[in-house]
Amino acid sequence: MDWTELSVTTTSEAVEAVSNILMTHGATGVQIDDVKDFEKLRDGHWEQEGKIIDVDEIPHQLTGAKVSAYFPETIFVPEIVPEITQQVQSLTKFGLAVAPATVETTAVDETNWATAWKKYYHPVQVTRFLTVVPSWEKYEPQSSDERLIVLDPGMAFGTGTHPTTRLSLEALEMVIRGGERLIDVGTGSGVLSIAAKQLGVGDVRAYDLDQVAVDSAQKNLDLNPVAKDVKVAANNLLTGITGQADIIVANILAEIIMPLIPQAWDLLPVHGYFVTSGIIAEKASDVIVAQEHQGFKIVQTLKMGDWFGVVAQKPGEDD
Ligand SMILES: C[S@@+](CC[C@H](N)C(=O)[O-])C[C@H]1O[C@@H](n2cnc3c(N)ncnc32)[C@H](O)[C@@H]1O
Repeated sequence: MDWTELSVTTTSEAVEAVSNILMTHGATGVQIDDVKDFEKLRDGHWEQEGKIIDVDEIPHQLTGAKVSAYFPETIFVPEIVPEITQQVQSLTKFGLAVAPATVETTAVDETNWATAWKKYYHPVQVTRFLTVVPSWEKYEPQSSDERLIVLDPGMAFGTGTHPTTRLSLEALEMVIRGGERLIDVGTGSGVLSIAAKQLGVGDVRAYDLDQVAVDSAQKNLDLNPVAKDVKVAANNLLTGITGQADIIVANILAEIIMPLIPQAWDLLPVHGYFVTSGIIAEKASDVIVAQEHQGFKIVQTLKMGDWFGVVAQKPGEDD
């Protein structure tokens, strides 16, 4: 897959706000090169793969900060550049210095993307309670409520930062009470299964059509002791799967959600939840209508940028 890197050169104080703007436009993740981080490191030392590294040998910003984001080929970046530029510049209205606020784009091939990603992928708080931590970073929760998802996403989808994953995580936080049985369809890196366990789900089964994803998910489950009893296997949607689940979650394209709707209905008990994400704006009403047609009650629709998530529930007799 081809990727586009979009970089905004700005000030250290605007880093978070600029990152948010890039994420809401569908960036898969952001990398931050902030002179302040290097100033902090200069007093100590930086260790990578057992070797002490001289901070000054690492190419970095000499002033301010550069926030770079990677966009998959499904997003036509030239189209969103004017809007991003305008939104970054308007941060001054909130008292943030953003200058020079220059926006540049470059094409990146898959090999470079994988390497760059690993180099710059840092812990990211993805919801109120969940923080994704790359497996090669040391990170301690900042509060007693913060739960960690340790990941090495490799080539599987699911770094935790994509809007469709974040919508799924938000929805899971809404419906999970603790002790449920959950099925994760299209698990990718396993991020949602690990999150579910961290949020108190009892039993989790995870499936993916792609063996690369299954292997990646297993590796990530092994990195998270809380998820050690999650079972992951290759499977096409829920075909041939038996045994009820109180929550079924799927972050897959709308076209693939359609055949999953009747399968999910059959495995959910009354009041069970069907959480779907990965739905582009133009397809949201088709997915909602199909779920209602099946008999589901739509509890909530969630939106981030151009992406939609839907929380549906199998109603009881009295609903
Ligand atoms: C958008 S990724 C979601 C990954 C992860 N669950 C997340 O939320 O970040 C969709 C995943 O669904 C898988 N997938 C696509 N079609 C599928 C199918 N028919 N059955 C099972 N998995 C499928 C893909 O291989 C991919 O890993």
